[in-house]
Amino acid sequence: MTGGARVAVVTGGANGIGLACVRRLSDDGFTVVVADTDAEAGVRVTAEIPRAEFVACDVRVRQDIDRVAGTALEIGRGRLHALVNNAGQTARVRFADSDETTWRRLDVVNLHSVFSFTHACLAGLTAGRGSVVSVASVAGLVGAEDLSAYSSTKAGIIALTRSLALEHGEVIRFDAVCPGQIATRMMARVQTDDDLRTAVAAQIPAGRLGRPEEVADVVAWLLSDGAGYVNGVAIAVDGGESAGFRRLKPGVALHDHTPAR
Ligand SMILES: NC(=O)c1ccc[n+]([C@@H]2O[C@H](COP(=O)([O-])OP(=O)(O)OC[C@H]3O[C@@H](n4cnc5c(N)ncnc54)[C@H](O)[C@@H]3O)[C@@H](O)[C@H]2O)c1
Ligand SMILES: O=S(=O)(O)c1ccc(CO)cc1
Repeated sequence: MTGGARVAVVTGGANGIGLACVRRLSDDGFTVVVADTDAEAGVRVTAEIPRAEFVACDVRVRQDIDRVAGTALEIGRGRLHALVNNAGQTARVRFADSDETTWRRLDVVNLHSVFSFTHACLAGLTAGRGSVVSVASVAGLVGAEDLSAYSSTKAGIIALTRSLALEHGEVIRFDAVCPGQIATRMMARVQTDDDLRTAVAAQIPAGRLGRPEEVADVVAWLLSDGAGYVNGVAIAVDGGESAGFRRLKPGVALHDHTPAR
């Protein structure tokens, strides 16, 4: 890159995984435009993190998105170097009990926003030869019980990421990260209920929930020149949870072992 600030946009950057990405990208020298509905947390981000600028934005609203893209392009003088599509919401409900409102909310916040933000930033990303990382989920790689609407949006993000990598691969890289169970407020119940946390941890080879910073590390790497030949991938950041079946209990195999004769 020659001259000028390296500029990144992080959606949902006021809390959780997005906030960890903002901190990490600031450490890496980016000027970071933080787009979030949470103005209280956004003001703290601007005050505490060097080169971070908060712009109030609901990712469902195109005018808000255009304002964020405009701010970033002004800072980068027409060039944008990184976009992290991270804003997301969840809904835990049986498919039979789910309704239109829930499906539309998750579709618009989680998936349609990736289209809108990427579309609004495309010219700047082209000029800056930038990269995009979208935050999907392991629930988009496999299914997830009681999370059918959520997991569908995350699978959509992965498919969109791969399609864009094919269309723009000479200039812009598009990748996704697929976090497993990360200790943020989205996982508040798992963090406060000891029995639940123990049961969840037993499903994860790492034996614990992940930290937001562990996702941010992978996002920062994907945005870096070190990942310059990586494009169209969806990387699980899940302590091994999606690698396969686990034993039900320590020392108890899934199947009886019958030695071959
Ligand atoms: N925590 C996990 O275990 C986990 C696992 C897999 C994927 N994810 C994904 O990671 C991303 C971040 O989740 P998190 O765990 O940090 O959650 P979080 O609730 O801590 O943070 C989400 C942020 O997004 C913002 N946001 C929500 N709706 C918005 C909207 N309409 N417009 C603008 N901002 C909005 C919130 O204000 C918040 O700052 C989400 O896409 C989520 O689906 C999380
Ligand atoms: O809605 S939640 O049950 O809290 C939930 C579970 C898993 C994930 C992984 O993306 C997100 C939300």
